[in-house]
Amino acid sequence: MGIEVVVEGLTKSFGSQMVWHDVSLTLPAGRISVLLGPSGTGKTVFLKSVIGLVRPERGRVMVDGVDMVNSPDRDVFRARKLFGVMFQDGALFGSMNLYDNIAFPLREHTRRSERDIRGIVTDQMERVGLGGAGDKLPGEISGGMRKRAGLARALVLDPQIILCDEPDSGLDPVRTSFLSQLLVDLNAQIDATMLIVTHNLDIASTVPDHVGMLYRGELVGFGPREQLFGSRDPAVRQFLSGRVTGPIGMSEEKDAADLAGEAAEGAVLPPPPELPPLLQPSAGLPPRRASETAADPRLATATTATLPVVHLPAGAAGEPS
Ligand SMILES: Nc1ncnc2c1ncn2[C@@H]1O[C@H](COP(=O)(O)OP(=O)(O)OP(=O)(O)O)[C@@H](O)[C@H]1O
Repeated sequence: MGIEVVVEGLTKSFGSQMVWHDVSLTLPAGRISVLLGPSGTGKTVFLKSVIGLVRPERGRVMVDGVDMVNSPDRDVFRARKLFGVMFQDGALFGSMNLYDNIAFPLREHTRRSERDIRGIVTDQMERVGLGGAGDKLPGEISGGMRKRAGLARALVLDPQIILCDEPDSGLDPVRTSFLSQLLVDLNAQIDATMLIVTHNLDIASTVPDHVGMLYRGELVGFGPREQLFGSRDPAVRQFLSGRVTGPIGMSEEKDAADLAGEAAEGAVLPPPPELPPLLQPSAGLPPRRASETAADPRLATATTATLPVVHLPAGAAGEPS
């Protein structure tokens, strides 16, 4: 079973630029969570903070008893071995073939024999559909293959927590669907706690148990996916519908004059998006333990964070008051 990650009061700035402040959430053990948010809202910085690659100035991230923000480096390094991270571009070494890239963490962090390593690397490459591609260099393969190689590398140390930074970026819709299925299957097989950072609404609506959104330097909410998809917060609605009307602008939030102009033109909130059923593991795999425990009301209470922000303009058409 994966490990719970508890984030409390996290605040991060770069110089005078505040990225986000007072972010608190719990990634429930063994469940899949998604973090959404417009570009530049600090999703990647959040992910790096969870693993201790970026140090926020306030708050803590508790993983297996270690505070990833405030503990000494040696404790953070030890706890980091519980993680597997799939970076946005795969983060592969360009001069190493895929096999050596994927074997790298095993050679670096374990004393396993080359024979053992071969078994593990071959298994993980097959799991992500890269069987037989071990001799290829990263520069010789597609972006999708690089991502899958990055995922295979993230898996070789048997992580209990898997972080994926925009696993879909640059993928076509079919490959994105395959990737979604792969992530759900992985969760069913190894029960790791997973956090996926993405803009992709297909992934956000079909893969996770929990969803949150960063916006305007804050966590707008984090809880079971039905909560965020049913939110009446205009920024959440706009983001989930992909429309230009609403508080989110091209590079930052729109100012009051722009919003007043939209209101004068009769702009209304889009309706809440339809929530498709959750993706199930492929045939032959065990059910996800997360979906079994989701039916347990005690767990639902324990892991449900609040979705507090509702700024619905008065009189918005189609909205119950
Ligand atoms: N090392 C750094 N030094 C200074 N500023 C940084 C650093 N890393 C990130 N930032 C800034 O922090 C903000 C958030 O960046 P981040 O990459 O986390 O956003 P994001 O939500 O992941 O964006 P996208 O969806 O476009 O990938 C940006 O304004 C970025 O320029």
